[in-house]
Amino acid sequence: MYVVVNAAMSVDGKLSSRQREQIAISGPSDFDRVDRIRAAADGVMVGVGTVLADDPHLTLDVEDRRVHRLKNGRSGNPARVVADSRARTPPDARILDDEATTYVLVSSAAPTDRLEALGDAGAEIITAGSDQVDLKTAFDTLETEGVNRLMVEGGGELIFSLIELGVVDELTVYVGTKIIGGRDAPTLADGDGFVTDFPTVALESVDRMDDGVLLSYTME
Ligand SMILES: NC(=O)C1=CN([C@@H]2O[C@H](COP(=O)(O)OP(=O)(O)OC[C@H]3O[C@@H](n4cnc5c(N)ncnc54)[C@H](OP(=O)(O)O)[C@@H]3O)[C@@H](O)[C@H]2O)C=CC1
Ligand SMILES: Nc1nc(O)c(N)c(N[C@@H]2O[C@H](COP(=O)(O)O)[C@@H](O)[C@H]2O)n1
Repeated sequence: MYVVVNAAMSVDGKLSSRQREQIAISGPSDFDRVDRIRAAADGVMVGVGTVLADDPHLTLDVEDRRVHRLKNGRSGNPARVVADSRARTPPDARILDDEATTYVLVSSAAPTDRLEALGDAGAEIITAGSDQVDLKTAFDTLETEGVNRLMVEGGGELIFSLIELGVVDELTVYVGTKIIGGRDAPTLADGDGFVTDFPTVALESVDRMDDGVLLSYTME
């Protein structure tokens, strides 16, 4: 699977504030660029932390892009994917509406009643791992479902795990103009952090966009 991570961060590297509510870091050009990356993907993924904090929809904003996909024999919207070991995604979450297929990746620790509620809400459940979701195994299953190009939007816990696993191919980061601060605010890569063997990236391009800057990297 080809994995593209995209996120927007403040000047000081935060994805949101310590209150973890959604903050507009991107401007209109960057949101349009995000929509283009979504349109090229088979799936758009977030962690359950982002679902609980933002209740994102993860569909395309621009109708022409949906039409173009349909003309090419694809679904109008890419599939939505959530890493959610214990099935905490609320059954009335926006990602579970009928505008796209939604895969909820869970572990075998997920309670049966929550799995049933998610199934009733239309989720496709993929079980991988005993405690936390085993992302590599889950990605293999997603590939059998036709998800070969995956865009990951965050948050910091999920992005760290994917970098740690070595499955990220591209990383694009929009750096906006806000300074958010806060030791408990989410950053681009949270998790336990690296202490040796720091992963590195190759800088591919730097572009001014809106009032900020877009940094495009490939993982080394
Ligand atoms: N500025 C931006 O571009 C973006 C900002 N955000 C912001 O980020 C914040 C949310 O980020 P964050 O709290 O880090 O949450 P994440 O969205 O990264 O979700 C993390 C959760 O995913 C679940 N998960 C399941 N399997 C794994 C795994 N193998 N590795 C890691 N996580 C796994 C875990 O919950 P469990 O153990 O229950 O499975 C974990 O707590 C919000 O404030 C949101 O607004 C989010 C996206 C983009
Ligand atoms: N690219 C980007 N820029 C920002 O400024 C943001 N706040 C975010 N947040 C993420 O965007 C997604 C929202 O999706 P919908 O518009 O509801 O489809 C979600 O992943 C947010 O966390 N992204």
